[in-house]
Amino acid sequence: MSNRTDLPSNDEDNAKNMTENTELNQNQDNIDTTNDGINQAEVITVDNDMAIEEFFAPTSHAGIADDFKAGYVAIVGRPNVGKSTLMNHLLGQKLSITSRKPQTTRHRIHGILSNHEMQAVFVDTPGIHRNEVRAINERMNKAAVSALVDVDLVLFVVDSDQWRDDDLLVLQKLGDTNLNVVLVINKSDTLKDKGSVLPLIETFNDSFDFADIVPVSALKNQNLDRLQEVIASHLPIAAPIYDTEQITDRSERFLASEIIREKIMRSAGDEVPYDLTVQIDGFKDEPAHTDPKTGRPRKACTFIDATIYVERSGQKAIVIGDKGQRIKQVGMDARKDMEQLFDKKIMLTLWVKVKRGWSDDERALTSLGY
Ligand SMILES: Nc1nc2c(ncn2[C@@H]2O[C@H](COP(=O)(O)OP(=O)(O)OP(=O)(O)O)[C@@H](O)[C@H]2O)c(=O)[nH]1
Repeated sequence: MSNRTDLPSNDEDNAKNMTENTELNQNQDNIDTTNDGINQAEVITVDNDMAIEEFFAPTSHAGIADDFKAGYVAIVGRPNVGKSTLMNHLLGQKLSITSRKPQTTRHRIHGILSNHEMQAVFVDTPGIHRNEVRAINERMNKAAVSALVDVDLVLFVVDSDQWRDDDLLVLQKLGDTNLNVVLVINKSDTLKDKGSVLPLIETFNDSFDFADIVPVSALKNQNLDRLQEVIASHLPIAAPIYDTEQITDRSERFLASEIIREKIMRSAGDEVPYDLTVQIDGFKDEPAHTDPKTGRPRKACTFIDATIYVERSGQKAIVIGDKGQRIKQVGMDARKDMEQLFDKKIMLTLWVKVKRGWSDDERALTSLGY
């Protein structure tokens, strides 16, 4: 396997760009010893016995308390109040992308939080936007509203320091429903004077009958335990909806694309528009094997090929960066996050392409999975 380090090409339509795979060969001397000394037939017999035992086990939810709570929780609020950060920190994992730019969340993401007393399945909604001019915004709005159907609880998130009329606009939409709504006052770490949050509580309480009010700092993990208790108290008694070990129903492909997008948004800051998308072209798991050429053992690895679509060649240059530095860093950072989240070795190849007007084009949006 050779290291590919193609430098950016100036030919937009044939734009294949940077790759980041500098670490693939580093650990290949490690020999996979998982089955050493174990007789293969023994392994198969033990596997069979376990499968038979499992089949005849009384229920799949053995050990779950009778008063276990489970339900769907929507996280809503205007852009940039910290909805994704809140879900990520509640889960202790990175599932939803965050950046300092508003409107970074484009998809609904199910994150699953399970503990001994409850399972909360989170629906992370994009902000509800006033401006529906572009097709993509319209779809985001639809996703935000549809996320509210059939949920058991809504977490209405506001920024403790920067609340304004837009927040009340979101609240109005909730007023049309019979949902239980908890007011989550986020970013409380930014308040110099904690008392300054009182007028906020008063204003919001006047406009809505909240089930509970919980100030938190999602970023600093403050008061999130209390929030978990409040969530549990408002969920119905029910068996877990998903396996309690699972943290998301989103595919690894989707998570991979979100991670790459986050790294670009973080690195390029205001220089790239939020309507940049990442398509996963290839996602292939290769099991541990012996290299036929060298005879050396190779660890299991997942090969991910992704294309970053931008609208203009100027944006492409920004994403690639000077001498390809930015895209290289994006690739390295994204790979590290993926290896941590998926718990396996990743080989990531990134391409940057210009696709003009894609965010206005319904067909293109559909083909990209919106
Ligand atoms: N100081 C502070 N910053 C926070 C906190 N929670 C989130 N942030 C920051 O606020 C910014 C926006 O957070 P996101 O989680 O992306 O916000 P969002 O509501 O999901 O945004 P959209 O995807 O645009 O709807 C990021 O820079 C976060 O780091 C917090 O508790 N304290």
